[in-house]
Amino acid sequence: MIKAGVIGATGYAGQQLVYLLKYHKEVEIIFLSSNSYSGKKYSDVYTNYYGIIDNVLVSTEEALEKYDEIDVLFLALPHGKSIELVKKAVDKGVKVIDLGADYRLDSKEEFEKWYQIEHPYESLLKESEYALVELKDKESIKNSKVIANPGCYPTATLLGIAPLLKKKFIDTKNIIVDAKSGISGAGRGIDIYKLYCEATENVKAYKVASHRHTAEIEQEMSKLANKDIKITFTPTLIPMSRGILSTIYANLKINKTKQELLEIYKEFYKENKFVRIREIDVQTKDVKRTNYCDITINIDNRTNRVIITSVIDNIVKGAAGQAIQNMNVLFDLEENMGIENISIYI
Ligand SMILES: NC(=O)C1=CN([C@@H]2O[C@H](COP(=O)(O)OP(=O)(O)OC[C@H]3O[C@@H](n4cnc5c(N)ncnc54)[C@H](OP(=O)(O)O)[C@@H]3O)[C@@H](O)[C@H]2O)C=CC1
Ligand SMILES: CC(=O)N[C@@H](CCC(=O)OP(=O)(O)O)C(=O)O
Repeated sequence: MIKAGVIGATGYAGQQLVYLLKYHKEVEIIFLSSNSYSGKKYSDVYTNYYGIIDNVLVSTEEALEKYDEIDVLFLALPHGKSIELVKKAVDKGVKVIDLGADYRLDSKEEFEKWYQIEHPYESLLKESEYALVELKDKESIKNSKVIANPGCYPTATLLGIAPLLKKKFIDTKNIIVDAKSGISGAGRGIDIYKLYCEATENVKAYKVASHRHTAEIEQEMSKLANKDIKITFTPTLIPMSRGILSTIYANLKINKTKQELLEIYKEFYKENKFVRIREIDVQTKDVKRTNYCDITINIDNRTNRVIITSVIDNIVKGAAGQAIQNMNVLFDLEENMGIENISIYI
């Protein structure tokens, strides 16, 4: 059994992770950590787990004392809060899967510019593996000490555009990403804009031309295309709890039909069960609470522009499900173990 600890177990990403770990047949939960609720039972915070997950929450300090008892540490904390905890775990030889952004960017300068937080561990930042399983070499995930779980918007977007970048089918100078997210993407913390009266019947574009995921998306797109890429990225908050739909626009450099591109995508992802290339309009309903990413492509023949739409559940494929997928790869388990469920339509 893999012995796992979770720091940040009480957030939205954390609670989804705890759920998946609880039902994973190769995992034993050693500790769940929260500072606000330490000393309370997990089922006091999330009452749905009454009689099922009654572990007493430990503080971050107490969790540190338990690093010797675990094989893998998951962190699901706000930006900047994992930097030190990850370093301490690595120093003790514990494998780390960080759901946050602290080890996703390759460069200290880029991290500090986009996050306005100092990062003292430049070499660990460089060593960490940006682990979008479908696009990475599984051996390097297995060998890495720190797995940086990709962000939610980047996951949907990179899976959506990767085949076109790899095959050099598009002009990389004017890629536009327009992505919509449910409100759980912003976490469980209290903010006025998340209140029901503020968020319902409202659609809001935010951090236009300045969202921190721009750096993450550009970094990984540039690696896929083997050249420097800059994008226009607009995230939008929509009044639903879960789900992301990313729409990606680019100019085609080649002549292909929609059907031909769909076949190329199917071939590209043929080994990857969680990416489904669809011939219908994709919708978040089909991937809700699942680890699937559904993608479709259309071509606007008047402009020769390709339009890709990609949907995920932000908390599962965009966070906790993908973290389990990474754990499965890390420990040489079946990649789909514990995350094979499908959505229920209503
Ligand atoms: N929500 C989503 O869709 C996604 C989230 N993520 C990432 O997962 C991470 C968590 O996000 P999310 O679950 O949404 O956030 P939440 O705000 O819902 O949860 C944050 C968690 O961090 C803990 N926490 C807060 N401040 C501190 C601190 N100073 N020290 C230690 N623990 C702290 C909280 O615990 P407590 O208050 O109980 O101590 C809570 O468990 C983030 O990095 C986010 O980027 C990634 C992809 C998608
Ligand atoms: C709707 C919403 O607020 N979304 C978050 C992204 C959530 C996420 O998963 O990103 P990280 O893992 O990088 O934090 C945001 O825009 O910051």
